Amino acid sequence: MAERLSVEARKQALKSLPGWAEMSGREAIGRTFTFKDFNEAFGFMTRAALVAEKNDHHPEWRNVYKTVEVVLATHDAGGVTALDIELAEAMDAIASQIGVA
Ligand SMILES: C[C@H](O)[C@H](O)[C@H]1CNC2=NC(N)=NC(=O)C2=N1
Repeated sequence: MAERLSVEARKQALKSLPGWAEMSGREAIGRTFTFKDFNEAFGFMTRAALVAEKNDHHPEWRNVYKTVEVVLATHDAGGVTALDIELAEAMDAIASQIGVA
């Protein structure tokens, strides 16, 4: 089972995840992606969903038109683990391939 990251380890990981930040009020990280339109936003979600399924690690997300709000935490561990960092990195790679506004 993935281990919760320490505060320091979380801060260190976020240094290489520009756009992501600690959520206030809970141990989780979040980022809002804004795309050109709904089509690209949903394409992002489709591709990210495949990574989530492959890793058996799933995002908490909300899509409104061209924006996708993402919150990542490992529910089984009650906080942020390496699995969240890996999914954030994968999401950033997908978003940069699609192009973000
Ligand atoms: C049974 C299944 O493997 C677990 O529920 C997985 C599924 N996806 C998950 N996703 C996230 N974000 N946290 C989890 O603890 C988690 N657990």
